[in-house]
Amino acid sequence: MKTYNTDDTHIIKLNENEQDIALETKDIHVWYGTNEAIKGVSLQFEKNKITSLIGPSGCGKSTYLRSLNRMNDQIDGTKVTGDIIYKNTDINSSRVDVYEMRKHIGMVFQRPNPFSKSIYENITFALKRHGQKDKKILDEVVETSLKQAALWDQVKDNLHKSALALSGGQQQRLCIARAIAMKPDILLLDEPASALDPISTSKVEETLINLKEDYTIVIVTHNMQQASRISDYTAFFYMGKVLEYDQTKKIFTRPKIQATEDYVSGHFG
Ligand SMILES: Nc1ncnc2c1ncn2[C@@H]1O[C@H](COP(=O)(O)OP(=O)(O)OP(=O)(O)O)[C@@H](O)[C@H]1O
Repeated sequence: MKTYNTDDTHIIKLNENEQDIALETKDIHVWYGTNEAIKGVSLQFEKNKITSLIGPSGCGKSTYLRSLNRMNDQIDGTKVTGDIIYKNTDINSSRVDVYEMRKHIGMVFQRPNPFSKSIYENITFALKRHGQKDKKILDEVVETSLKQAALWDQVKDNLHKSALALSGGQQQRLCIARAIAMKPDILLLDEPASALDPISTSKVEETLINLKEDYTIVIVTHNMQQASRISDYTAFFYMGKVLEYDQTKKIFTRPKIQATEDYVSGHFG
């Protein structure tokens, strides 16, 4: 297979105005034991925008995404270096309260993973663990989160039924509702629609487009149409590096790097 020069990069700096940047990584490296999976990634994520992370299998997209809210901490033998700046704080520092930080930077995984509990309890679980006991507030959060995830109309009469009785697409939107119940600033999604049928996929996509009014979204996707439909910015990963980062329409119509062009036009990956 053809290989590409990973020193050849085109990475835009988004904005001089720091107010518009929700999250920034500076020279992130991730090792699994001796395997360096991420080799110095520096990116900025703009507030209230959707950024897609694309690239061939094994290039490090999920590893990088997981580093953004310290999910790699849970994997033995993993080391992450570099800065992850959120609200002027390096959240990659050992001094950061990771549990608290994840209230602000939430994650939705590839396979819908609702708890084996009711719809209502799925959404209120984390809030209760953080000490919220007021039923009126909990009820309000359930309604708002389900509305934002475009699920309220379908489940409002069955809130105390098991979440596991929902369809796959509904379960994934419940997982999005569960993540936004904590009112994070940033939502990280790792291929949230890859296990879903096309109708559920388009509902999840619509949900994400609506959510960007309130949230900054970073999404890993293998689906090129999805990246071009929903995202404002796209980062092309290759062998642990970002080779190109630009507005999505430029990545898909006028990429500057040959590897990006070959990947988005389906020549490899
Ligand atoms: N938990 C882990 N332990 C050890 N190595 C891992 C782990 N997760 C990923 N890796 C390795 O890190 C590298 C990047 O994997 P990663 O899953 O981040 O890539 P990806 O681009 O998300 O791939 P895919 O598109 O197939 O999901 C690969 O070499 C992979 O084998």
